[in-house]
Amino acid sequence: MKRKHGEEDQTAAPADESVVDLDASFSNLGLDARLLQGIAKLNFAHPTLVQAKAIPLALEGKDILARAKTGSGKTAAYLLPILQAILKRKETSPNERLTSALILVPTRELAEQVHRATERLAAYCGKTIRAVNVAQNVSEQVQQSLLAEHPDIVIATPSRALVHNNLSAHTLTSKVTHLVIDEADLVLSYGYEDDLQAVSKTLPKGLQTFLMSATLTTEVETLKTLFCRNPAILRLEEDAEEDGGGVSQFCVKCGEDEKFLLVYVIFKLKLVKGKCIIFVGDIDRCYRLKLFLEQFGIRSCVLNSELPVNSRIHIVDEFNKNVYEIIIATDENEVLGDEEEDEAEAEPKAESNPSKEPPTTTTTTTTKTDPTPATKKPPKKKRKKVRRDKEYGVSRGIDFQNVACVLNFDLPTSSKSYTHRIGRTARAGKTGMALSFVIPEALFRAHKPTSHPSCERDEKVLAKITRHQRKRGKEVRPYTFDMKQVEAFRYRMDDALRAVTRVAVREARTREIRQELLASEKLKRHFEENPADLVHLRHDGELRPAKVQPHLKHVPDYLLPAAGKAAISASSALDGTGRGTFVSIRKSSDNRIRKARMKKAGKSVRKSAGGRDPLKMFKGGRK
Ligand SMILES: Nc1ncnc2c1ncn2[C@@H]1O[C@H](COP(=O)(O)OP(=O)(O)OP(=O)(O)O)[C@@H](O)[C@H]1O
Repeated sequence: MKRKHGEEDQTAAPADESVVDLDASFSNLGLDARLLQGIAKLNFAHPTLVQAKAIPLALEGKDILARAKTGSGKTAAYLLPILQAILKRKETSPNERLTSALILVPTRELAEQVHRATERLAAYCGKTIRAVNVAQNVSEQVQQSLLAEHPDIVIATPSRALVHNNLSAHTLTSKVTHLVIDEADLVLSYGYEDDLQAVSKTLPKGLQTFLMSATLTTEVETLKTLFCRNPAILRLEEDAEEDGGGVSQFCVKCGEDEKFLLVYVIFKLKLVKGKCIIFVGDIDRCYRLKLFLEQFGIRSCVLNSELPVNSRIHIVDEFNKNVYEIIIATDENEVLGDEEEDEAEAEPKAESNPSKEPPTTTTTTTTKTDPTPATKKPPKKKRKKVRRDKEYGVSRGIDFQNVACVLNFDLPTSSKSYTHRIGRTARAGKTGMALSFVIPEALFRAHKPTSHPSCERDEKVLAKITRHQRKRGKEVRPYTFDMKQVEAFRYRMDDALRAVTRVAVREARTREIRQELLASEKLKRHFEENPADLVHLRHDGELRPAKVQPHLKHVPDYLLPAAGKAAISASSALDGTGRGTFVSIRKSSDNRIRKARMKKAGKSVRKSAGGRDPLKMFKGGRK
C-alpha cells in the first residue's frame, strides 16, 4: 500500500508531521521485534497512512482521534501501540495479571475480526499476550471465567462490556490503561450511548484513548468529549487515484423490475469480474433475490441479522477464501445521517433518537442480560417470530477481502451508509467498483406496491451522495445499459420472478434459518473438534421453495446480440475498475482445466473473445 500526504490537526503534532515520510517502514516505528515478525507474517510491507501517523503519536502516550477511509488499516493502527505497551509492561512485571486494554466495537462480527487481528499481530508473542472476545453468544459463566483470568485485552460491544463490568463489580475496567472505540462514528447509532456513558464512569483516570472512524460525525465529537483528553486529531485522506486504489462509482436509473432484469443480465452473462456484495433493503428481499438468481443457476449466500452469529462469521470467512462469489446482505441498523450535514455542523448534537435504534432487538443470539430491550411492541397475532441480532452489521468495519463490486440493489437511505457500504470494496489499496440502482421518483410512484419503501427517496439520497463524493474529489457516474438489448431477457426475468412468490420467500427464509441454526448450534461442538469439516458446510445451497424451471438456467443463443455472442461465451466481464476492460469471472486455472479436458475428449476449444466487452455489445456505456 502506498502512503500519501495527510492533514493533521496542528494542535496535535508538530507541523512537519503533516507530511508522511513515504519511506516509512514498520521497523522505524520503534515496535518490538516480536510484533515486527507478526507484521511480516501478514505481508504488510509498509505502514498505511493512518498507521504511519497514529502509531508514533500513540507510542508517545497521546490520545488519538483518527478519521481515515474504510479499509485503510485502522485496526493495526491502534492494536500495535497497545500490544507494544503490554509487552513493555510485561518486561517489568511479567507475572502481573490485569486487563489493560478494552476495545469496544459496535457489532459481534467486528469483535471477532478484531480478536483475530490481535492474535495475528501477537502471533510471535507466545503466551505473553492474551486477548478475549466477550461479544459472542456464549454463556455468561464461560465469559466470566475467561475474564477471571484477567486477559490483557478484552474486546466487546459496549453493552457486553457493561454487563461484565457490572457482574464483576467493575474489575473489568478498573486497571484499564488503553481504551479503543472502533467505528466511533457508528457506536452511538447502535443505541449504545447509555452503555458508553455508564462504562465511562467506571474507567480509571488518565487512560489513553483511541477513537477510530471512517467518517467525521457529531457522534465522534460526543465521544471525544466523553473519553479524550486533548487528543491528536488525524484527518487522513489518501489520494486514491495516485494510490492505485479506490472505488469507481456508477449508478443506473431504473424501475423496480428492471433491477431484477439487470441483476440477471449482469450475473448470468458474468459482466462483473470477481466477488460481489449485493445490498438489499430488507431480509425478505435477500431471499427474494436469492431465489430469483437461483432460477438461473446463479448461486449466492444471504447475510442478515436473523442468522446465528457463527453462521455469519463463517459466511464472511468462506467468502474471503473465495468459496462464494455473491453475498446478498441486508444493511439493517443502517447508519443514518449525511456527512455533509455533519461536516457543515448544520445539525444539532446527536441525541439518542428512537428512530436510530436498530429495527428490532429481540434476538436468539442476544443473551437474556442484554440491557437494551425490544423497542417494538409484539404483534397482536401470536406468531413465532425469528429474532434478530441488534449487534449485527456487515456494512461497517467488516473486512471483506478482494471484493470487485458492491452492488446497491436498493440504495441506502443516507450518504454515510453509502460510504460504509462501498467501503467493503477497494480495501487495503486495491481497486473496486460500486454500482447503485436508483429508482426515479416517477417510476417509484408508478410501481409503488412492488418497490421497496426506502426507494421513495432514492433520487434525494443520490443527490446527497453525489454532492458528498464530489467534495472528496470522487464522481458517481451514470452507467447506461442499452435497455433495448437487455429487454430481450425480460420474459425470462418475468418467468423467474413469477415463481418467487411471497410464500416461497417466507418458506425460504424459515428454511434457511432452520438450517443455519442447526449448523450453528448442534454442529458447533462437532466443528470445534473437527475444524476441517467446516469446509464442507456451505451456505450458498439452493433453497428451492420456488418452482424449479430448468430451462432458465441456460441463456439461449438467440437472446444474444450477434456481436456479443463470442464475448459472452468467453464469459467476459465488466471490470471493477470501470475502465471498460473485461475479464472472465471464471478463474483462469478453471479455464485451463476445462480446455485440457475438452482437448482430451477430442473436442475443439473455442477461441477466447479476446476481452470483447459484452456490455458494449449491449451498446451500453458510461456517460
Ligand atoms: N500496512 C498494511 N499493509 C497491507 N495491508 C494492510 C496493512 N494494514 C492493514 N492491512 C489490511 O487492510 C485491510 C483493511 O484493514 P482494516 O480492517 O484495519 O481497515 P479499517 O480502516 O479498519 O476499515 P473500516 O473503516 O472498514 O473498518 C485488512 O485486510 C488488513 O489486513
